[in-house]
Amino acid sequence: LKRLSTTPPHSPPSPPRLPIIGNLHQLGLLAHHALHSLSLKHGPLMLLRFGNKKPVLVVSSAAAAREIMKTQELVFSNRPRSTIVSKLLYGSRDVGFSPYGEYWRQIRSLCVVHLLSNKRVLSFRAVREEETTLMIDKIKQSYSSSPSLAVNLTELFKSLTNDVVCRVASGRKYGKEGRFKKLLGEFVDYLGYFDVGDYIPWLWWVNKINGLYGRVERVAKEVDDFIESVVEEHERGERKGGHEDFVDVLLQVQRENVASGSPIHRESIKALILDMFAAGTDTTASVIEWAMAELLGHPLILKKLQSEVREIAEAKRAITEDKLEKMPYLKAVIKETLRLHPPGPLLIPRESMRDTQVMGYDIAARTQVVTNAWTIGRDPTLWARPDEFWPERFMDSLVDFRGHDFEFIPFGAGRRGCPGIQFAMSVDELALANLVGHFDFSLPVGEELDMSEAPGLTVRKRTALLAVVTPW
Ligand code: HEM
Repeated sequence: LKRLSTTPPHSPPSPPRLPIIGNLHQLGLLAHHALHSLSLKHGPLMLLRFGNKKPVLVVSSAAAAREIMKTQELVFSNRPRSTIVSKLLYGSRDVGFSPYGEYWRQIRSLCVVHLLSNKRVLSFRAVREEETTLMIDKIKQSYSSSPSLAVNLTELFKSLTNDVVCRVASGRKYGKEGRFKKLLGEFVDYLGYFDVGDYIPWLWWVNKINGLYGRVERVAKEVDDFIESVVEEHERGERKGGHEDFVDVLLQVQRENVASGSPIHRESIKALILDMFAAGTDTTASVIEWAMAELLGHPLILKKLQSEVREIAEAKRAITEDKLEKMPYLKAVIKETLRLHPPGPLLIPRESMRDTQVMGYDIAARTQVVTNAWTIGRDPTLWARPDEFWPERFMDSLVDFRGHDFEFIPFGAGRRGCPGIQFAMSVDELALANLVGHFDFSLPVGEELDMSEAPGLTVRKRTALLAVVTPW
């Protein structure tokens, strides 16, 4: 990684030279901080070049993000090709990584209409409420057996979102077997890998020689065996009772499509299910984790949220989803968490489909675009007290994360924006309301709150969030 410059077209070539940023792998990890520092120096549009080959446009302002995701939405609706993703997701047959075109249009529509519509998300209300109640019961049990023992909230949030997505997608939980959870973790980690060969083509051999591709192929095979067995179980009708899950829905659509002469490939079904696991678990858990961490660091905000929730909750009983609409401060707390801690700070990369100009700069076809939503969410020209956790900013504001306000884009925007907003928010709001409604929280004695981030595709806390929890 050599050089980065913001060179207006036709200006004399005097790009500032930058220090080499560690090894290449790091760029795929905590890169939002490195890119943030660079953007402070070089401005909201920067062009990175890897070995003078693949250009990467880094976008760090709301105005530039609007240009990419709205004004020139069509030009920038492609995703860059990734060898690792291709190995993991059946040649990128999923929604998130498939190239823009007719196939993506069909699979996205399948996802939006059949899996993630508001109606479908509502149909899983009982799953969310049951799993949230289980989490609350686990905390209560821990308190009964050892009141002063700190509870590992991070683990609980991971299990909650994993179990909800497992039940919604495939009808049952796979948590107990452990192996699937671990495998899914490896799978998601590899999705976030920076693959040098994708950027510097003559280095294509590096990851073959160092064994990375071999390891990725092994995980891909194991994940496929697992998902295949889930689909077969559904086909044999062995699943008992319960709600219609994503696999049921997709197999039903497949039967209808076979009848109408346009079958869906089996690998597309498996890729789509894997997308739901990969996109839906860590991201959703990350929001609850950061929200609770911020609340522990801001006791007055926690108190205010508890007052709102407890006033609406009926006599310490489980808070059900119908109550959430009456909790504007809860929603403001979640928005503020997403502003400061977007789970995917660099979103998912886009790629330009033809030569174009962005804010006066020439951008070549096949330029990769990385949008730093983390920097945009903290832009002092757009946000008062930008680094402060201050949910009140959203109380009388119409600013929302649905892709219309470019200063706040944790879910991206436009035709490639996240279709899972409703899904994620219904899990997060219910979990947070129940947590703060049922318990008081404090940090373990002598512990300081560690707000540092761990590297990864989804940014989680570096250390587990521990708290001493007392029932209300
Ligand atoms: C807080 C939780 C979540 C966050 C912050 C998040 C964020 C994102 C972002 C930034 C993108 C890329 C958007 C763009 O390129 O403009 C995306 C895409 C996507 N998300 Fe989410 N997501 C979350 C939860 C979910 C959930 C729960 C699901 C499904 C169950 C989901 C499914 C997807 C899919 C399928 C795409 C790819 C869309 C496409 O390329 O057409 N996400 N998400």
